[in-house]
Amino acid sequence: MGFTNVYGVPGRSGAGAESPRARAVLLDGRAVAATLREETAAAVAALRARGREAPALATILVGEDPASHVYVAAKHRACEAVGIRSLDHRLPGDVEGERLAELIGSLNADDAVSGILLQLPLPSQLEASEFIDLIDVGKDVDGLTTANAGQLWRQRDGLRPCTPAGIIELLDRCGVPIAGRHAVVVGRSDLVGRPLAGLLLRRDATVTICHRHTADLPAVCRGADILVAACGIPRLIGVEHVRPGAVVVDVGITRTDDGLVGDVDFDAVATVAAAITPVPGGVGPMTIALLLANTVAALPSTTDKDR
Ligand SMILES: NC(=O)C1=CN([C@@H]2O[C@H](COP(=O)(O)OP(=O)(O)OC[C@H]3O[C@@H](n4cnc5c(N)ncnc54)[C@H](OP(=O)(O)O)[C@@H]3O)[C@@H](O)[C@H]2O)C=CC1
Ligand SMILES: Nc1nc(=O)c2c([nH]1)NC[C@@H]1CN(c3ccc(C(=O)N[C@@H](CCC(=O)O)C(=O)O)cc3)C=[N+]21
Repeated sequence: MGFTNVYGVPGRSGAGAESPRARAVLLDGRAVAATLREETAAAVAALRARGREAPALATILVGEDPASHVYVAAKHRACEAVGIRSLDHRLPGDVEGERLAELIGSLNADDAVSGILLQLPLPSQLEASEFIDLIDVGKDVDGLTTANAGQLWRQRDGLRPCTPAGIIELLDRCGVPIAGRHAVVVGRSDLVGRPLAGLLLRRDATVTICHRHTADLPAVCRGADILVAACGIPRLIGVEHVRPGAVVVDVGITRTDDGLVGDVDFDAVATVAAAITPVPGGVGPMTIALLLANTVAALPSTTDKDR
């Protein structure tokens, strides 16, 4: 591939440790996310040194989904570590939409709240997009409102969804070139695939988006210089989907009895790819690091006078 990777060397961990035939460079999201969090911590400290309030992230968790509880707890810990205050709002799974709407409205109006994150999925009686679009566009640190999604596709500034933005940041910081490359994204959700395709396009990649109706998925994927798997099907992507020398990004996370499993068959694909993200330790930590960065970026005056 001809790029330099400052973080991973073949076989440092993951790739080489798990398979003697592995040749892919490991794209170490955990390490890159740690660097990014340090930068965010420094930005928060600089704000405080100028007498500003620390930014505050309000999370809203509806219902009892155990994975969502784990994620929200991780987000709060990450906030604390960089000096961002976090406010934990929880509502019962059978809550009326009106109450959720009221809560979002009160957080929109609260000047002490810089970012609002509505954890997904919502219980089935609540339509997620309806409530996401109640979030103030300037506080939409998940970048999921229709307005911010539109800004992305219109090539205007705005808050970007954390997972797609985290993937771009990871590629950039690992020295993977994007412009002119063929990027294939497997998955077209509003949370990951679609906005990621938009960001890759903005960076001058040639972008193909795949989904359930894609005919001959392996053949389409084999055209990729950069292949991103975000479909939620454990180990769907195997060697037959990967052109030797491609860069493979695994967004998928499925909880099984053997732990977390990605959408990529890591051991097999690492023998042909030039570089690959592990699960865990790849895209996941980048998502949280970008949430923190977005929360600082959402402070009105960071764009007005502090930057
Ligand atoms: N690491 C991280 O930070 C994050 C990880 N995730 C994980 O990423 C995965 C995807 O999440 P999300 O986008 O929310 O999932 P969704 O279920 O919303 O979307 C999945 C997408 O994959 C497509 N798809 C499903 N099966 C296939 C298939 N066999 N072939 C081709 N395309 C297929 C679907 O196509 P269609 O539209 O046709 O139905 C859909 O567009 C999940 O495992 C999730 O847990 C999610 C967010 C963050
Ligand atoms: N409004 C909203 N925004 C989201 O960004 C959002 C969401 N809802 N709902 C669920 C998905 C999923 N998601 C992850 C975040 C971090 C890790 C992460 O840190 N993963 C670690 C492992 C964590 C573990 O061990 O469980 C890793 O991959 O190394 C994973 C997944 C954000 N999501």
